[in-house]
Amino acid sequence: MNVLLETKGLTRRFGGVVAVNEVDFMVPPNLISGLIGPNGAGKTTLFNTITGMDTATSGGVTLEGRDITKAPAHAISRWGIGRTFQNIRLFKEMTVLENVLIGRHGKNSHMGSFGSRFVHAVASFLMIQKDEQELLEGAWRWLDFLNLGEFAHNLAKNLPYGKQRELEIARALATEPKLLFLDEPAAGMNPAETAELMDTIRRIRDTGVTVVLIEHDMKLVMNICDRITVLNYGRKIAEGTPGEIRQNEEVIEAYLGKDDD
Ligand SMILES: Nc1ncnc2c1ncn2[C@@H]1O[C@H](COP(=O)(O)OP(=O)(O)OP(=O)(O)O)[C@@H](O)[C@H]1O
Repeated sequence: MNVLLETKGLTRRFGGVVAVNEVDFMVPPNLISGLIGPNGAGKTTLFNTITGMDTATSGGVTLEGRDITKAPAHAISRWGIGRTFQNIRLFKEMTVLENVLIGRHGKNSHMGSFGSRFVHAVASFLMIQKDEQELLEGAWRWLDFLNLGEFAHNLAKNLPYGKQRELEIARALATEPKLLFLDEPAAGMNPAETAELMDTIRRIRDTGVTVVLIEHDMKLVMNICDRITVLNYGRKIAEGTPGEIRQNEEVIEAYLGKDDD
């Protein structure tokens, strides 16, 4: 099977707690992968160690064969991993468009080098003119993709909750990732918002972006994931298609329970 991202024996300890324990996790390209498990199973910690927001105690991570285990978050973002967070992290007093532009800005690293010398400054200025156009076009492309265009000039704080979550996704997509990690994207959404989100995530996958999501909404997970990995107490206990996971006794025992429909 093709591999986009892979962890080998990934481990993260916090004192006596082994939050992620020797996890081998493999993400195939162009699919939607789900990461599920009980509260405290280590899902977010696994995301954090992969994306460089936390450091693994041992083990390794590769992205397209490149070792990114010790790389800082900004480098990993540049190499093509975008993410959203469990708790909404928007600039609430800024507009929807500005929030997406911030995501996009990180992509154009020379934007920060507006220089000390005159010639360099002029060159940078011309570059910025060009970049501004590109920045705006990219931001609008993702706003339209997520049906947020009509809210572009509204303050982020005035968006309905479900739209705020989608704005976070737009901001992550504006970095043009090849791999997108979503941490509980449906948390707090009503059923209509969740249904729209499912459609959005499928459309993201269809653009060629690989998606990995953490989610407790089993209806969403079972509906849209091509593969599922299950963590329990930091360990991977199962991996497979939704059909396989649904019938896995250990997963039913640890997480799904007997009432799962
Ligand atoms: N910074 C930290 N310091 C100490 N312990 C931590 C830290 N971050 C996570 N943990 C512990 O690691 C374990 C895994 O937590 P983590 O948040 O990764 O689980 P999770 O599967 O994402 O849970 P949830 O579904 O509730 O979000 C928990 O026992 C948690 O208390």
